[in-house]
Amino acid sequence: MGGGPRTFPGGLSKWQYKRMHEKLARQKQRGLIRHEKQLYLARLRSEIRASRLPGADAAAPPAEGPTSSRAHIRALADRFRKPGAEDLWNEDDGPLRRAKRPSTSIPPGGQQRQLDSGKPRGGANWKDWEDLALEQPRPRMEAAGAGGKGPGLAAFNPKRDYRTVAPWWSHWNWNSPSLGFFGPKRCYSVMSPCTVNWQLGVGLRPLGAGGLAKAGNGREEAALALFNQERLYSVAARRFGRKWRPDSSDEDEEGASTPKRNLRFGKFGASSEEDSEIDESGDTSTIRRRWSSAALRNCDMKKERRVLKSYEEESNDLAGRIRELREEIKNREVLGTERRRYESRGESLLTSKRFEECGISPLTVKALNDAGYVQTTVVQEAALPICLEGKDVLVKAKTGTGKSAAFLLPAIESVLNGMKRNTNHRVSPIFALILCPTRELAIQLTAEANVLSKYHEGIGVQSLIGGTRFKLDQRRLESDPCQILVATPGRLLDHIENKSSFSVRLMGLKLLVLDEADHLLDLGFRKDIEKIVDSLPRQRQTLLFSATIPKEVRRVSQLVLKRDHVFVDTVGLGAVETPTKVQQSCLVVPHELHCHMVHLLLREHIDHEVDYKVIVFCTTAMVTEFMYIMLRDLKLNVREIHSRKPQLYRTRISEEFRDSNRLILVTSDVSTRGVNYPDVTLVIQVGVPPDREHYIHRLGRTGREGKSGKGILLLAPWEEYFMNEIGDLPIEKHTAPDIDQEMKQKVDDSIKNVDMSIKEAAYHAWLGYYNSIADIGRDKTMLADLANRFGASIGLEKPPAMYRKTALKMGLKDVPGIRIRK
Ligand SMILES: Nc1ncnc2c1ncn2[C@@H]1O[C@H](COP(=O)(O)OP(=O)(O)OP(=O)(O)O)[C@@H](O)[C@H]1O
Repeated sequence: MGGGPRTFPGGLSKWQYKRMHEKLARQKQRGLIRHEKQLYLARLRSEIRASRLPGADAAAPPAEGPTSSRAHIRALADRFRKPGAEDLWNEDDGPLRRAKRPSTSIPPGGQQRQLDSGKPRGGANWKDWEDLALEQPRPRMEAAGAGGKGPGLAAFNPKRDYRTVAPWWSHWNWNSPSLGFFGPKRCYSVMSPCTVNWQLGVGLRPLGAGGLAKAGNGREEAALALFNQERLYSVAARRFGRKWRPDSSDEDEEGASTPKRNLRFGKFGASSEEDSEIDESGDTSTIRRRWSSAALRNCDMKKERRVLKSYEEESNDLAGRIRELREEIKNREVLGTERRRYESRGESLLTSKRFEECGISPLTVKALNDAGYVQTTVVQEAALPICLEGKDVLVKAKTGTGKSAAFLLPAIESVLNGMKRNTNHRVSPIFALILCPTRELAIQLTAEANVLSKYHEGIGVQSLIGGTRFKLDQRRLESDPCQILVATPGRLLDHIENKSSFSVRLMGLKLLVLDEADHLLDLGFRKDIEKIVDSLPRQRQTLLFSATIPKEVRRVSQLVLKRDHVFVDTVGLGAVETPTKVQQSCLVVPHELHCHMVHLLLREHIDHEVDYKVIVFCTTAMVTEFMYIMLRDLKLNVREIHSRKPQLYRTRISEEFRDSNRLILVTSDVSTRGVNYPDVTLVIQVGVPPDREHYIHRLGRTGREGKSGKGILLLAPWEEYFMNEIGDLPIEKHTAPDIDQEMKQKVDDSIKNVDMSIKEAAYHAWLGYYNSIADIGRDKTMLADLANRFGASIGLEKPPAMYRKTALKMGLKDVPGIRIRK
């Protein structure tokens, strides 16, 4: 064979073709076992249903006959202990064997049904689990003043109280028999892994080398109970929809018929800066859907029906959760000391460790010193040794704490190693690939990588981002050295799919980095990421970095990480995820006064802060445009960046804002993540952010490098529900300052000066954005009313008409208040 790339049917490369066949074979193999698992679950369900029938407790039969459901469940459970069913369990748990039953406990009130032989079993006792949860130490939540949120659970996930956020079933009687088995207060996203450990008697003690394998006799029962519990949760999740976050992430599971594209509504996006991500893929019909409760979710009528997660995947989740917990405990041990040191220093960014002690090349250390980096930051100190060891790592560290260098340095080292070994290539392979969600971030990381590798002859860093000419990219890649590539997923995929020589270069890849990993593994990007990962060699190191890593992302991260990856968390469970020196506040003001309030806040800030540097985040690109024009008319020193602007313009403004002060940047979510604008003094977020993670990342544009800053969230009264999502963060609610008549008049005049077409576009974009938010989007009449109020607040006398087709897609046809174009 000539050695050149061969193309297989469907335009697949040899490796893709091989992998496709391996995958199909695996799927086939799993078919049988899946069937049995389904049977098992069906039995469990019928058992639960039966238990909830009135008088079921009293009438509970012995149910030991050969055809009884309990016997069947037991038989099926036995089946899972046999060879071939191992994937149901975590393989690290050791061989399965019958364990002695732990001492029995009868659930109070008889509400908790036992699933095996009618005898009470510790492992299946929900109430016990909850009691155990309540007994566990809750290190930081009480201190943070959020102890009122589901006491025992708050410590483990203070962010989520799904029940209180839910708008329509929030008044559900949680103690009603139908939901009794869930207990009155639970934090479902983290309960299972924690409870399994408690149940096993391991609690939060450090695990020994054997981890869960040493956990004791009740392990098997506990695992079975956990499996059952998982099933119960997922049943409930399906029934009650999106608030069951862990289970709602199945939207994107294999085989799900939920396309991530072609959901855009006419000209105006359904979501804020889907814009940003749309551009990255170069596909203007793409929108990104989100996991948050404040996002387009299962309940939204625009979406295609969800396909339920297969039971096999769910059971894999179980194994994943156990692994996660084990890692968490391990990391808590490893990082506990460091974190304590970090906390005692009052969040000072730097540690005493110097870069020359980190085992990186002296030339890189020289470049670091030139850039003023002498000591490592906390995240660098924690992550560098593990990354340099060659392990897969998932890293969580607060915004602005130096994550970029923590992965760029290993990237440079892997290139140096790769170059030593591969001397016979005519065109050097790409040794390190860094993926990030936005163009601005890619440009920034490329610049930083160039600075850090400047003394290494022959190391080339290039970026591949949307908004530039494909052919030019291609030529640049071929002519200039490129061992480190920083790319946004859409454009990278274009190159992988359209240029076989590019795919060949990626075959030498040693290191893959996903910066803002939670976002890249989010639904809008995940398919692209899967395709990209599919075209990369399996023998590689993978690093995932972000300031926010929701539980579901931890699980999804298994897609790209090796099983034995390390989780480095410098934030800590239950700790506040935002920089401590950023003063956060929330103002609730009617929509009609939002523009006036933004103006007032800016004026006040400018008066107090000589070197002010402010970022104003708006919900969509068109609303950003409106806000920018209005503020410019008010003679404020403003700039704008959003996805509707050409890339060259975006880059220029981004650089200008980075290098200046006494400037206000009005922007959309293209600037939410990763971009490092030094010394931002204030971040204002106007309107409800798409989700909690967006809030944290936007806020993280200030208070970087341990500096202080301010963040203000401006909400309309009906948007206050969002406070439930971020209730654990130290946000103070303030009463809005009064706006005097003269100032109000000035703002009104400036609003009048904005072009009508911009206002109309802002109205449509606003409607699209809020329609994508499940909490409001489902009540279309209310949404139309609010949109019209927003329209009036920006000077529209009557709501602009929309295309019938768009209204239809948005579920707004025939909704009172929505005008349709004739
Ligand atoms: N070791 C160091 N010494 C001094 N400054 C550093 C060091 N590491 C990083 N910095 C500086 O800290 C700032 C924030 O770094 P960086 O942008 O990498 O943060 P991040 O954690 O990636 O933030 P985000 O979560 O927003 O992406 C930058 O200005 C960077 O120059």
